Amino acid sequence: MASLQQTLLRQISRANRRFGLIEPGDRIMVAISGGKDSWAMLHLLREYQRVVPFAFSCVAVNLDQGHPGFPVEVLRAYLEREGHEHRIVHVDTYSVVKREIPAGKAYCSLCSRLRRGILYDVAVELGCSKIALGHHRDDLIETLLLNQLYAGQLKAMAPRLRSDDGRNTLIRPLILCEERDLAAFAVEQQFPVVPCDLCGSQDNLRRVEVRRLLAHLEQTNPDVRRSLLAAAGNVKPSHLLDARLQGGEDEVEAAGGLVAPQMLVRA
Ligand SMILES: Nc1ncnc2c1ncn2[C@@H]1O[C@H](COP(=O)(O)OP(=O)(O)OP(=O)(O)O)[C@@H](O)[C@H]1O
Repeated sequence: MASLQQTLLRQISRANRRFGLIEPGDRIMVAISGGKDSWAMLHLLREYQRVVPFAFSCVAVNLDQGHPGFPVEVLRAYLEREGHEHRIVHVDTYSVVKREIPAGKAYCSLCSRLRRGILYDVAVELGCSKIALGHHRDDLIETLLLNQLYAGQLKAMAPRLRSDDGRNTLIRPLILCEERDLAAFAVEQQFPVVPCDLCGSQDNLRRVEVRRLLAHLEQTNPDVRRSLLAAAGNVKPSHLLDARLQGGEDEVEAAGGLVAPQMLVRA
């Protein structure tokens, strides 16, 4: 039986063949949160370097956002011990988020927006051609459902994307990997996993609800996640209601007047 590492590497390889994520000569900034997925990504990309017939390099970057108790020395010690080229950047976005977000509301959206801007700058500074993020298959599936159920959009997560400011290319090498495999791999490899609740913010409640819905559906059909992943790669534009695909223009008109609450607020 294939080892977990072989399974995960095969999925990275398939994603790479399908979406052209990693190319000869790339210098990739591997964004490390300290969570299980980005540790796995860093480890697997190094293994991947050994098996592909071309050269690319990686530099691990962690942004220490100033969350109280963030064990930055644990990350540093692991990166040094494993001999990964790395950079740890300190910017206290935590104080900004605490100041701007009312008590009781989730910090995640502003926190990640601020983080993204800083990481884009660091990638340019380090001369990196790409930024690798540790999102996986289950992040994609949940996002696909969240966007449909709450944002009136048929949209998931791109495996490869030019950043909004045009300076960076984001890649998601784990996009075909299952979260449970990554979790098991993190335990197997004893990565120094840091929890993501240091800021005291709660998990996005809608995401929790979508996970619950998926778990419920899986009780009667264990293949629902696989089907949703397949759906994201099997689009039939002629059977949707987006008039822009037939030459129309307006976003609301495109949706045939079927507009989610958030879209109405924005309109
Ligand atoms: N502080 C950070 N510094 C660098 N990269 C980060 C940081 N936080 C998140 N990222 C990147 O963004 C990706 C998605 O972030 P998110 O917060 O959803 O992940 P997570 O669940 O906390 O951690 P992980 O995905 O590593 O398990 C991470 O996989 C990582 O690549």
